[in-house]
Amino acid sequence: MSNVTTREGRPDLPMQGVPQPGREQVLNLPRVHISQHPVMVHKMTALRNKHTPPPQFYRLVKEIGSLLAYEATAQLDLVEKVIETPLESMTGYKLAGGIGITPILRAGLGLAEGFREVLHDVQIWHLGLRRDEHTLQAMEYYNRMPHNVDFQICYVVDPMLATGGSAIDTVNILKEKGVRRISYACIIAAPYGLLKLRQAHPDIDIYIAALDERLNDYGFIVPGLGDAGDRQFGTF
Ligand SMILES: O=P(O)(O)OC[C@H]1O[C@H](OP(=O)(O)OP(=O)(O)O)[C@H](O)[C@@H]1O
Ligand SMILES: O=c1cc[nH]c(=O)[nH]1
Ligand SMILES: [Mg+2]
Repeated sequence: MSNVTTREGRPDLPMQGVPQPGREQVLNLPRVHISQHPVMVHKMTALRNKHTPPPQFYRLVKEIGSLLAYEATAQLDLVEKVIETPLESMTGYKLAGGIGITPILRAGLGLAEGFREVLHDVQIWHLGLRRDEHTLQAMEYYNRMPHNVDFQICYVVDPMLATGGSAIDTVNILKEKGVRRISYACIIAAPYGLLKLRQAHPDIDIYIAALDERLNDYGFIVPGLGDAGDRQFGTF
């Protein structure tokens, strides 16, 4: 982070002087769900701790992904299913099909695994976006969206909502492709990126494990957890 420099060797501070909303200004935005679950709060502290090594960090991202999935799937459609219990037959319910998950590579991979452990029958639509650390603009480098996106819902998952650029671009890509219903889930959001995403896409639900204070001058979330991709995959 502190070694981010321009080619001329000067520090590059893309968020320096940029006005940012405070937490209180985004706490009550419509269709924004911030987890209050004590198990989530507990796991978040372990995740943020700089002494948590990559294997444990990845496992925590997956577990937090499963907890987020549980909260984000409360409105999913069900269809009837007749089954036999050991005593008699009954009509139960199963999840209606057509669930897509779009992890924003790379850091979204662990979250997608957590979602998959809860939902099982899903398609994974990988999308690679990388944030240029000097300009903070997201650049697309990989796209495995299928031809048929006539699905019930697609969940976009990415641990960090910082300036909001990666999330906004991803939702734009899914909408241009024709995806009808989109939800977004992240682990940590900065108020700045959350407000941008809410304004750009007022029609999506947003699920967050923790809302942090602000972005620092480099565009990193504070207190945050550092670089979610590097910490999952050990590439420091
Ligand atoms: O809200 P934004 O300002 O767009 O920043 C958030 C993005 O930055 C991180 O990815 P990164 O570019 O570091 O790629 P990585 O997953 O390969 O590490 C993160 O996982 C988000 O995708
Ligand atoms: O704090 C941040 C911001 C963007 N991406 C990360 O991985 N961490
Ligand atoms: Mg990264």
